[in-house]
Amino acid sequence: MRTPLIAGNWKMNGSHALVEAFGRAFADAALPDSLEVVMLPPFPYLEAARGALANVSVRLGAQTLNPSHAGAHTGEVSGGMLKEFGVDYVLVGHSERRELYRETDDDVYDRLLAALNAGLHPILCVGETLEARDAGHTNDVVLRQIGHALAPLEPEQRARVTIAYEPVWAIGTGRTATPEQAQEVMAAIREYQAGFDPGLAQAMRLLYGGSMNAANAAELLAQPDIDGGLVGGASLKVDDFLAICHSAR
Ligand SMILES: O=C[C@H](O)COP(=O)(O)O
Repeated sequence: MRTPLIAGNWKMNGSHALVEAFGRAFADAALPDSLEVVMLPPFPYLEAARGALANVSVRLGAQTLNPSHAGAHTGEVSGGMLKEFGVDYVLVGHSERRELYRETDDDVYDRLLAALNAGLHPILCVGETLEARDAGHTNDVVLRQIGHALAPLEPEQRARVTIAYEPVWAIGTGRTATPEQAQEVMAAIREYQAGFDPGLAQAMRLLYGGSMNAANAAELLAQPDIDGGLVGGASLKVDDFLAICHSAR
C-alpha cells in the first residue's frame, strides 16, 4: 500500500502572508495520517514555512539544489544545506529547469545523486512536450528520462525516489491530461520499473502534475497508478490545495 503524497510547488510565487495563511489552514484542516503533504516554497520562505508548519504534519521541500557539496557557486544552495535546515524533499528535473535553465539529463542525474547523498528525498520530474506526444513518443521520452536518472543508482537509492509525471503541455496551461492519459503513462512507468525490480515498482510513488486542481484531482487520484500530485498554480490557493489534499484520502 503506497502512502499518497500531495506536493505544492509554489515556483517563484508566494509571500510571508501566504505561508502564514497555509500554517493556519493546515492547523485547522485535520489532514489524515494516511496522507503525506509537502510544501515547496521559494528558498526565502523556507524559514517562515518551517515555523508555520512546526506543529502540523506537513513536510518541507525545496525546488532545486546544486549538485556540488560546497564551493564557489554564487547564488546556489546545496543538498547538505537543505538537509541541515530541515528540508525533506527536493524537486529535480522539473520541466521549467530543463527548459529555462537548460538542465540536461546528465544535470538532472547529478542533482538526483546529490540529493540522495545529502539524505533528501528527491522528486524526479519527467514529461513529454506536445510535439513528442503528437508524434507518439510520449513513453519513449518519459522512460528515457527515468532510465537516465535511475539506472546508475543503487537499489537503496532508487527506493528513495518519487517520480512526478508532468506532461509539459499540461503545466500551467489549464489543460490537464485526462485521467486515462495520465494512467496510461503511469502504468508504463511502473511496468518499466518492474523490469528492474518488481518489488520497488510496486512501492514507488508516482505523482501526476499538470493543471491539477480542486475540480479534477479526485478523478486523477482515483487512477490505480497515480499516488499523488505535484501541484503548481492550485498550491497557491489555500482552499483549493486543501481540497486536493482531501481528494487524496
Ligand atoms: O510543479 C508543478 C507542476 O509544474 C504543475 O504546475 P501547474 O499545476 O501550475 O500546472
